[in-house]
Amino acid sequence: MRDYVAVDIGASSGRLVRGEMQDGRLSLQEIHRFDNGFHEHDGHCYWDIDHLYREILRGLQQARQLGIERCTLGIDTWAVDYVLLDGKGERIGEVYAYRDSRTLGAVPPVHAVHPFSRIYEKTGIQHLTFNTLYQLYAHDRMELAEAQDILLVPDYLYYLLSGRKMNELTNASTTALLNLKTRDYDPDLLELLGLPRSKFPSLTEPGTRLGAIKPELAQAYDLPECELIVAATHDTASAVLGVPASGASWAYLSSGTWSLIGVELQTPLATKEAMERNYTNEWGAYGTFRFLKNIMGMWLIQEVRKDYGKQHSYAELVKLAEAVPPFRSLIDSNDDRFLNPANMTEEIRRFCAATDQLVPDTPGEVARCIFDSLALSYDVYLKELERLTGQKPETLHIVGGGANNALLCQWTADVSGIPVAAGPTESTALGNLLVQMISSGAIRDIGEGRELIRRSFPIQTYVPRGLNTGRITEARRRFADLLAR
Ligand SMILES: Nc1ncnc2c1ncn2[C@@H]1O[C@H](COP(=O)(O)OP(=O)(O)OP(=O)(O)O)[C@@H](O)[C@H]1O
Ligand SMILES: C[C@H](O)[C@H](O)[C@@H](O)C(=O)CO
Ligand SMILES: [Mg+2]
Repeated sequence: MRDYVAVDIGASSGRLVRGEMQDGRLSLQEIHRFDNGFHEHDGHCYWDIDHLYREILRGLQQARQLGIERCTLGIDTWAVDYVLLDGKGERIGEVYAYRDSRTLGAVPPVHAVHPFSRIYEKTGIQHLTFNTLYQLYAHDRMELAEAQDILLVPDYLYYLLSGRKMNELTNASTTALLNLKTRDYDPDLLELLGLPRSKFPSLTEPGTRLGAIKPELAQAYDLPECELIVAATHDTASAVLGVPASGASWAYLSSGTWSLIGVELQTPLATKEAMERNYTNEWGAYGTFRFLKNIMGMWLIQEVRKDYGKQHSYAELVKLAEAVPPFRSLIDSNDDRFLNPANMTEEIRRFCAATDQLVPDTPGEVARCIFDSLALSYDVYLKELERLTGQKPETLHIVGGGANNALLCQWTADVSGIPVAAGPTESTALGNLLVQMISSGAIRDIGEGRELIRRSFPIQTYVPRGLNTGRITEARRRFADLLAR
């Protein structure tokens, strides 16, 4: 029996998951789960990358204790953030978190040299103020000059385990530095940053076999014999691979800290309208493109939950929201004010007051405002996706932790009129495992992998209920006014 282990680290939590084939089905076993999150000090936001590395080692030790002697291993994390290595292969400084405000000052000077329209024509990547392009522009020049290598976060974690440097391409595309035509780093953008191409390791395809964990590490920590396989190391790329879709006309919503809503394309769609509506062409595995839009998703409720001292579970917040009449208060969840406010609950209240709406008071009212606004956002962007791509999705696959939010899944079906297929929650880890299984020859391709997920995991379907469309139409109108303000 072969064992496959996925390390999936999102912005809010990380997990090691074992995948095993049993009677023609794929079973998942959570080996280890740990918290993630950035911390603020000296006026900046940083990830605790040493904590994440320790947790991976701890999870692998637990895998060994579970009897896993030999396995393949893949790693995926959130996007855009990076690590600098000096000439001795040691990390330089801390790892900035993308919600750090340092990049706000970088956008105007970058666009003074390369207007966003030119950057988009080159890269097809949406404008996010925290794209690696802007982060590197804002980075201390001395540190950049001292760096011999620039690795993205999951590349660095592979490096710590194996000693090998690589730059996995699905995640590299989120830097907004890769040229769609040459499929390599764009020389004009590197010149703007004053960085030679040599500072970035070679672009590497998901499925590449990277070799074993360093023997001294495996021995020191009593780890299983792992063969490292390069996953689709951008967590959203893995999440999309793990979507249990069949047929041609489907859309996905990777619903976690972010809501990433989009479709899988075989060629990029970097048109003027796609740029104006800020859609991205992140590179997928196996030559695909993830044409999607970032929506500030469960980050909103995560922060509200923290504002209330985490006294409510997410399930309890959903229950409280269910008791509140819908559509009383709405927000534009993609408003920059929600990127990293000191207090999300207060920021939501201020937004509602400033837009002459009922100000949500209780945790249930705030949660309802968030979920109603997200459902309306999904509806708006699903209709935009159809217009931009000419494809009308017959099903919206909601994967990730948000698939557990029955209220929002049903509401999304009701508002958009598109059936929702919710699950698996751990689609990211599953997509990570599928790449390992394809690379190991256990399955032929991603089509077979998605079919395997379909028959191995429950999918909850939410059908549009044809509710009082007058109320939904009125809410849509109010929401459109908010987006246009
Ligand atoms: N039982 C539940 N009921 C309602 N919502 C839930 C439930 N469980 C999880 N969630 C939602 O899922 C979110 C976490 O999703 P997920 O686990 O996919 O994120 P992550 O992988 O930790 O982070 P990232 O999105 O950065 O990958 C939570 O913020 C919460 O809103
Ligand atoms: C910052 C990125 O847009 C973000 O990480 C998103 O792409 C993602 O990966 C969500 O998990
Ligand atoms: Mg995740």
